[in-house]
Amino acid sequence: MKIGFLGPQATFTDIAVRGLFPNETRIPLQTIPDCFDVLNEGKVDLAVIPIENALEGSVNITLDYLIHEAKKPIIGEITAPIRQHLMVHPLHQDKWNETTAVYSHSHAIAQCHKFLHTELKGIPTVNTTSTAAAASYIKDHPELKIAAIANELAAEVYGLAIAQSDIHDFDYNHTRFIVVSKEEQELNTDTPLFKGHKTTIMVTLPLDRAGALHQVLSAFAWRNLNLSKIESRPMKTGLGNYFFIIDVDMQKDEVLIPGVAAELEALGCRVNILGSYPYFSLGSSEA
Ligand SMILES: O=C(O)C(=O)C[C@]1(C(=O)O)C=C[C@@H](O)C=C1
Repeated sequence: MKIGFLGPQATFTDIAVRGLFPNETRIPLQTIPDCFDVLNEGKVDLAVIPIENALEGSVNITLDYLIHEAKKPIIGEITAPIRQHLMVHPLHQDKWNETTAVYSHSHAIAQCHKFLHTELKGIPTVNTTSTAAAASYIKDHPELKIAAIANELAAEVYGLAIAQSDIHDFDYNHTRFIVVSKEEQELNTDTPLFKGHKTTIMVTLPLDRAGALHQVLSAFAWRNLNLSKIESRPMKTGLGNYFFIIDVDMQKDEVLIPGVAAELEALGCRVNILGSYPYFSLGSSEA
């Protein structure tokens, strides 16, 4: 199986892919939209894409592509611990605090805000397409006194020296990645990484109905359905027009989920089930 992911080698997404699919062919891509594109074009079977970080919240580009551009099912989810380290070219190992710029993915920079504010105050940050892309850039520019925020595997792969470890602001730092598929298929759950099932539903509210969100939530509540997440995103059709993405803590069944969908449709909502899938955990991030 070919699996597209946000590359290059040694991103956190790569670590998530290696964790759940150790024997498959990994295809690194430059951006999240590229991952969706290759999936739509049938060049890969699956794509693994970051969707939410415990410190920074949702990866909006992923949500937007899921809703507006890609109509592919989510068939799995991987949660992985995230440990961020500051790394430099080995030539500058002892002079990391003379760094003139810190390169990384915007989410990684945000996860280390307190560290950057106290230890490298005023030093500019530069956004890269991924943490590993930053590490690769540092490797290619030994003449510059610059640093990257990335993971341990990236330090190893790109031959960098970790100057400061575990610089993320809070110990509990995890990211959720979704597995999106060219076609419906079931992932193997016969692994200790398997933790349970969930269903992701997109709901668009009718525009002119008072209390609509309350009614939507009631449809889940009286059926005793546990929601693990509710998130709103703009529909991009006008100010104030939003849709909701709701994660229900159960596998799609024959009764409860179809019952919710029918009730919401009767209220004038548009309902779209984005996937019903197993979720997996790669462990804990505590250092
Ligand atoms: O840049 C990476 O290494 C990624 O895999 C992307 C990403 C993200 O989009 O949030 C994934 C996990 C971390 O939260 C930081 C960056």
